[in-house]
Amino acid sequence: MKIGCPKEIKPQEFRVGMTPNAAQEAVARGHEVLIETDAGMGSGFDNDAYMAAGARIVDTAAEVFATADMIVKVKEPQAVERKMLREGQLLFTYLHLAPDPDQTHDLLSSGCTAIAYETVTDAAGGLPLLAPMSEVAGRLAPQVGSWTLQKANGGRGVLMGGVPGVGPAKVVVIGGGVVGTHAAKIAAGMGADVTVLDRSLPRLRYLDDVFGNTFNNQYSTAGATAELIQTADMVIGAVLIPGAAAPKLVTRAQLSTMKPGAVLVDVAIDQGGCFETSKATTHADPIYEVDGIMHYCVANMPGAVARTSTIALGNATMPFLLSLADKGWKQACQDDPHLLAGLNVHAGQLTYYAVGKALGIDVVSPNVVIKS
Ligand SMILES: NC(=O)C1=CN([C@@H]2O[C@H](COP(=O)(O)OP(=O)(O)OC[C@H]3O[C@@H](n4cnc5c(N)ncnc54)[C@H](O)[C@@H]3O)[C@@H](O)[C@H]2O)C=CC1
Ligand SMILES: CC(=O)C(=O)O
Ligand SMILES: [Mg+2]
Repeated sequence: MKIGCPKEIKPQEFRVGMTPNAAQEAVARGHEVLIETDAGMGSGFDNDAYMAAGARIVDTAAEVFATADMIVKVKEPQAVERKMLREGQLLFTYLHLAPDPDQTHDLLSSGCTAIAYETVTDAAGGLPLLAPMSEVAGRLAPQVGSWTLQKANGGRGVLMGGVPGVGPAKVVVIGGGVVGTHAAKIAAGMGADVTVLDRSLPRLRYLDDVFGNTFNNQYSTAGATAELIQTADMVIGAVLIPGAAAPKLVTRAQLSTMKPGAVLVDVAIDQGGCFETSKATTHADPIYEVDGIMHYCVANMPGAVARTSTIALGNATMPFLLSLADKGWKQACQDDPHLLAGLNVHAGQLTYYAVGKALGIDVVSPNVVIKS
């Protein structure tokens, strides 16, 4: 198979879809790998590293899209990339379609087959291709939140760990999955007083067993959230209902109940955000203020630490990528129901129910599509 990896073009996105190690494994199995020139530079992988792995460097994204059977990326295809996708081509990347009708319609009309990293599942009920980036974004959230809390950035001027004689910052994390757990660990490590809210009792039991008194946990209800945000210096949004638009858990009216200069970090922004006042921002211009409350809503947080993120993502995607290349998407998905869970679009049909529900589009079962 011809596997193509273009350079990411989302603003300030320095990750790349394939590492030289992944390219080398694909080449060793007889596949041809095309990398757009300088695609890996932002992650510290130069063209020579890919050529040493047996990949071919091509000059333009247009050539990658025109030649490859499978396109491997990190971020959802941008409008100019969507125009280059074609019928029968396989796209393997993050998509986050539920809050993105334009992208969804473009993918449907391209005729391509699109497998979304964020809905591929595993036997333990997890999301193995989302997890590494959730680990990164979770660990970054208290870091960027504490920067936003600084006075010069519009925050209330509170130090995470406090100092002797002055108490620490109060941090509330809504959602105790991968992002939430990593965010809580780092915030607690910085000395903050942390409470994690989740709707899953098994998850709360797990957090209690593993982390003991390192941070508090509480069952997530509208009432508990309303009470906790009033005293919070930082609220981190980390909820997920796989594939679906994020539920709005803090309303605009509630901002006036919070302390002026408190910070909302909405990591769930790639699924539309879990605060009513969230709108996606970029690394170039990451924060804004609404009703005295600072918001940080960068939809590609891991791009800030591109080298760590590219290697972590590549470790997780490689076995799936090799299976897709070796067998073709249909056989690979027939053999692995967890990979089939990643199928969002095929030949003009939407194949993921939560996306169809969010956007009001009819859905065809992926099980039907792979048998056609
Ligand atoms: N902005 C960025 O750069 C990045 C964003 N993300 C996003 O972060 C979000 C979270 O991802 P993960 O932690 O991997 O998901 P996860 O599935 O591991 O965790 C989500 C948690 O939210 C909980 N939850 C659902 N509804 C809730 C509610 N009403 N109240 C409290 N908890 C609730 C679930 O029980 C689950 O424990 C996703 O939208 C993901 O796409 C992930 C990586 C990077
Ligand atoms: C998960 C995701 O969208 C990201 O890493 O950018
Ligand atoms: Mg994202």
